[in-house]
Amino acid sequence: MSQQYDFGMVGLGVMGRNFILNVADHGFSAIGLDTDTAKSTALHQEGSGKPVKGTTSKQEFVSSLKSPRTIMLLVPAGGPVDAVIEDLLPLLDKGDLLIDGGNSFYTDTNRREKYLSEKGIHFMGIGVSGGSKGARFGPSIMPGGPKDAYGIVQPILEAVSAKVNGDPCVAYLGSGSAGNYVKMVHNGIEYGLMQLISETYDLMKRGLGLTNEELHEVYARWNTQRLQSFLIEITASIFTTDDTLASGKLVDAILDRAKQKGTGKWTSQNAMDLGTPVPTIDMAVTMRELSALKEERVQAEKLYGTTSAISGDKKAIVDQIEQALYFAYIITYAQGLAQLTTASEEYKYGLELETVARIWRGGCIIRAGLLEHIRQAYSKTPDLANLLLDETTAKEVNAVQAATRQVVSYGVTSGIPVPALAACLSYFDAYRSGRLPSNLIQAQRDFFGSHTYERLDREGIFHTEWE
Ligand SMILES: NC(=O)C1=CN([C@@H]2O[C@H](COP(=O)(O)OP(=O)(O)OC[C@H]3O[C@@H](n4cnc5c(N)ncnc54)[C@H](OP(=O)(O)O)[C@@H]3O)[C@@H](O)[C@H]2O)C=CC1
Ligand SMILES: O=C(CO)[C@H](O)[C@H](O)COP(=O)(O)O
Repeated sequence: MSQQYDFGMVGLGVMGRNFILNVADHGFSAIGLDTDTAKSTALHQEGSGKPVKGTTSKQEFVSSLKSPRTIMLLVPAGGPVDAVIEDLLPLLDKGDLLIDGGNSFYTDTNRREKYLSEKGIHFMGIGVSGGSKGARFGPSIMPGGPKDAYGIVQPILEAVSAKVNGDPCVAYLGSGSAGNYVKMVHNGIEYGLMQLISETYDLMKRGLGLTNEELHEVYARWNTQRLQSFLIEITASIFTTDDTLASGKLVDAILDRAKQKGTGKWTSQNAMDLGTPVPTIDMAVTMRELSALKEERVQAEKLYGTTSAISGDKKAIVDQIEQALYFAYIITYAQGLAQLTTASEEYKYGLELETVARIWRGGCIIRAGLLEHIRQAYSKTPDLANLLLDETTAKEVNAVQAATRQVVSYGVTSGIPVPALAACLSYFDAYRSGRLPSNLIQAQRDFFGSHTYERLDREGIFHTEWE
């Protein structure tokens, strides 16, 4: 069989099918492999007229790729990635490149890279974001792994990625599992922003009684201003979508139980391991868990009653909510980026946060106008410990913090849960407190367990017999 294809894709589901068509659109010939005949045939039909082919034969797939082979996997994370690797391995040659484009856990990527490099096969973990449309027409791509291997696939990734002012939303991020790690934190931020938007929805729907049409107008307007972002854009659209199975808007018929596949939880768990606080992401994960307790929540509502309306000038309150959401967006990115800073040191990724912000400006789920300001902050100060220490950011935050306090108090007094907004505010208040009450915690620890403490006025480790 002649070696004719530039690129191979394993897994022709939501992401793989769209990504390979995107590759073919950019003039690279590509072959896709899936165990499901219907999917490989569908690719064949959908790709008609393009240099793309679908197959269920791994032998045909491998033997028709140009050497050294470039093969991307977009199969479910975990066992399926290992299964595909084991399946293909006997057919591969030294120097071939395998790329895992799924949401794989970063330690799995480290293990696979080591295993494959011992066999002479390059392996990269690459985060891909943008959902099905992004994969088809321009995702944000977060590559990590051996830098020389990146050179093999760089032209294809640059061609297929989203562009912002002509700048591709892809760049080599760092060694080992850097790509999958950055994608994991991207998803953690995604969870945080989604939870925050849902809290503003609750405040405006249950608190202010806004209709779906009014909610659409509010989010559509916000999307033309400083909150411009993909998640606000799709939120505006959601409120105009009719229910096709009953009357009314679809959003009102959807069960209020948010599912999750785990990347947000991994972000929180790893942040805890690294000792880097991401309370907004923690809270977003917690709220998905709480949403799952639907039956208990319905029972509890009967015992305790529910929310009361927020009274006041609706237009002014909506304006305050916009300010609070902008505040919370900044804080959420700040938390995720601070986690990346710590992780980069701990895992020796060598991340440049300006680059991360740059490639997140287009294509991905967390793309937002704000990311250009964030990029500029890290361009000015590459080793910025936290976005909140940037002076331009400080001016923005100071301008909206009073409204944020007001909005959190609306939630508290009306009984509308705003845990992520409150977490943003508390994180901010704690981060800007030169002195926290943690001295008391140290005293208590020393009191009951002789755990010792340090002093403000002199060096050393101290212990007191408190009683
Ligand atoms: N959906 C999204 O918006 C995004 C998903 N991702 C990540 O991308 C990865 C893929 O996701 P997605 O496309 O949504 O998943 P899908 O389930 O839609 O597609 C996965 C495909 O892989 C196929 N597959 C599984 N095992 C094998 C195998 N051994 N050989 C060949 N094909 C195989 C599946 O076939 P079959 O169904 O027959 O088993 C299926 O067609 C995941 O890691 C996901 O987390 C990343 C960004 C966004
Ligand atoms: O990676 C993605 C986008 O970038 C996925 O869409 C995301 O993983 C969805 O996650 P969950 O199902 O946990 O909400």
